[in-house]
Amino acid sequence: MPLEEDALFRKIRKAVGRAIGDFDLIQEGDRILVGVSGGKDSYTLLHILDSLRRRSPVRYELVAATVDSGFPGFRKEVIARHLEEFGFEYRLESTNAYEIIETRRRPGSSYCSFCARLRRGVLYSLADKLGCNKIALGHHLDDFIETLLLNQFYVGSLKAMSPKLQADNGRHTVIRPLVYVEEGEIIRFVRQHSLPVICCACPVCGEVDQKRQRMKQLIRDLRQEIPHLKRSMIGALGNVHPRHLLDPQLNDLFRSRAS
Ligand SMILES: Nc1ncnc2c1ncn2[C@@H]1O[C@H](COP(=O)(O)OP(=O)(O)OP(=O)(O)O)[C@@H](O)[C@H]1O
Repeated sequence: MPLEEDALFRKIRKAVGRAIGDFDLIQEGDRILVGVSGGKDSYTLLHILDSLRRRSPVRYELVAATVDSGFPGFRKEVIARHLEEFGFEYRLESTNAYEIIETRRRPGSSYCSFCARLRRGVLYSLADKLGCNKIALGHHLDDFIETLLLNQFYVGSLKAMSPKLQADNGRHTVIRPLVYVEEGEIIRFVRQHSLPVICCACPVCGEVDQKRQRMKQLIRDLRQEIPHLKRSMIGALGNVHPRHLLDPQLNDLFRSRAS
């Protein structure tokens, strides 16, 4: 039985529907692997995509998949029980990522980014095994704008994330349908529907990277003065004026288009 579709559910579903339309995220015949970590974002993503699927004239399939990185204490059975209860097609993939991270990670390097890289590889090969042409991830609006600021402030590049990205292997497309959904809405959604959120049980589980934390705080502070700040920032990512930037490669691009 699907979740009760209250006002917040409908609001999130509408935002996801808009993203699917704006970025052409889903087509007839797609078989989409939805990465479910047991965290709030991916549970929300799965339930919303499922609701849209039931109402959509475009036929597509969903397969939920969890990568078990092998951290002791990861309560994978909680995820399996929930997905079974809702009748989702589900695959749990066990890996020895924990061991690899412990032995190969360079001291001082980020635990999460190493873990995420390993996980991405597993998700791609899982998509092949399960006959999925797309992989849906639960990144939301706040992830996009925080990443934009992180890259500007700490890396010196003008870059966020893509809602739709062709993987380097050319076989899979990664989609991020929650691009227009704010984190606060997801937190309320998960609470309202009592979704069984668990953490990955890694040594830094639940800790938000300090730089990202700083960006969150900055956005929170600025929102006191500029209430529509988040909408404006996500809008800015879709309203780029390349000729008013400084990248010489962009100038080359314009010159070659003009000639
Ligand atoms: N162990 C996993 N198995 C399958 N997919 C995963 C796993 N971990 C993360 N993902 C996918 O990658 C996305 C981004 O992962 P990240 O680690 O940044 O988690 P997050 O932003 O806290 O999201 P969530 O709340 O879903 O855990 C998740 O939303 C999910 O779709």
